[in-house]
Amino acid sequence: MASADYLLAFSVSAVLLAVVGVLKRWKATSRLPFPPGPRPRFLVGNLFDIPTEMPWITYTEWGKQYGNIIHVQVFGQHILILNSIKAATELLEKRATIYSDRPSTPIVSLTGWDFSFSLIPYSDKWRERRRLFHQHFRRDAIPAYRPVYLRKIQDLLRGLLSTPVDFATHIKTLSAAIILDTMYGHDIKTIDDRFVHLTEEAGKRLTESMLPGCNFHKFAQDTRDLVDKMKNAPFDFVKQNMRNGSGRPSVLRELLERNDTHRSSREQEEVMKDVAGIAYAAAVDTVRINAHQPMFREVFRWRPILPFAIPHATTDDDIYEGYYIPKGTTVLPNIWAMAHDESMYPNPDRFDPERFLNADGQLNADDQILGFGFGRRVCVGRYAADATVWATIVSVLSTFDIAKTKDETGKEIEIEPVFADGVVSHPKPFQCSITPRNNIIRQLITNMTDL
Ligand code: HEM
Repeated sequence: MASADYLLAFSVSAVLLAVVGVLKRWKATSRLPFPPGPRPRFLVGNLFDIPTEMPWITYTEWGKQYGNIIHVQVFGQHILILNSIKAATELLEKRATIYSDRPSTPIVSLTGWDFSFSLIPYSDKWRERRRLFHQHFRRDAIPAYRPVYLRKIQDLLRGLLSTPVDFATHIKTLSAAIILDTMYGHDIKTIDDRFVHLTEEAGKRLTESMLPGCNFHKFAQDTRDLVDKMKNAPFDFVKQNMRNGSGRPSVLRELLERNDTHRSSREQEEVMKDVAGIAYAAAVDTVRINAHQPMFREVFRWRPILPFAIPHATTDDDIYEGYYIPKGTTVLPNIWAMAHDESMYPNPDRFDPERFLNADGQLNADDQILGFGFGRRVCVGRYAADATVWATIVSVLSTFDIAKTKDETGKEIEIEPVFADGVVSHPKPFQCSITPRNNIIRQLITNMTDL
């Protein structure tokens, strides 16, 4: 009986404390303003203020008027834009416990893309997949993949030598080839590969599904089927190889062989399938870079591939610099604005690797690659990306001369650095001349045998 009384007293005080806590927070937060931003309209909020093209540039401009943290609303959904490294660090890193969620987008689960832990909520499901992924892509795991990187870079050099005009395809093939080999032991020589097609198509559909359109249910179902195929086809390929005693070593093979968890192996296999699938989906569509040289830092700074990283979301109410940030707010780190901050990077649109050098020619201390995002959701493939690009740039620049092409009159054709709009910002097609530096190099590449 006594213990029942204690239990009752304990429960009542716990409830009271919770109510007082909520009231206190309500009182504290309800008096506080949202961060500054354009004035919302009735019901639609700032819907018509948000540009459909390259919004990061508009938000950078807004920063001059409203400051480094900007608040907008669309149909009651709060959106916070972070234009400074300081705000991104304070919130996404120092307060990571409440800033590591992703905005909930029903379309992601309807199309089957919720297998990808880059898009799912901050949860045990995310934690488990991220941990497993990290084990195989952490900094000290990368040297083991170097032979694959080098073999694939040799393919790139051969491609550049035989059909230099197709350089964009060769580079795209390189990133797909590296991840398919690392993850599944699948060796591709051209981009014309069934696994690559599946990923590209599934990715395209995810983007299309964000646009309004008719017959949505069929579209979502078809995309779901495609995403399933994208995950299953290379997975089944590895299992089949294992059964036949054939195939090459790969991360997935290692995971399957080491399937030593206490859970049923089917459930565990699903996790592995998701983890392998995300690496593959993330890598097929991005071009990657590294941090140890001024040129790498500048490429990343000058045109960030994901100008908003991947949006974060809050899991609790918060107060920052006297402003109220409600639970469930979508948070956009505006990497573009941070990387184009004139006080840090004078003349920010100019491509100038030397801005990362001190007067004595040594690298300066500005080594944070903003392009990989922030906090607990920071890109988990960054070391792999880093290593690949380093090896690629060094290999290409030491063997080829790259220059502008010339017209019939011999005049150089200028290259306009135009980037496609979208979640991933790719350069639009352009021409350039790529020729081996001399005949010895030409012969070396022609006669190169696989490592
Ligand atoms: C230059 C190449 C790359 C860039 C610029 C890049 C950038 C990013 C960014 C900005 C994010 C979001 C970070 C955030 O939410 O704050 C991210 C997440 C992620 N990236 Fe990368 N990435 C690259 C290459 C790769 C590669 C090669 C892989 C796989 C091998 C990969 C796997 C992932 C995954 C799985 C996530 C989700 C992390 C999570 O939500 O916990 N990325 N990446």
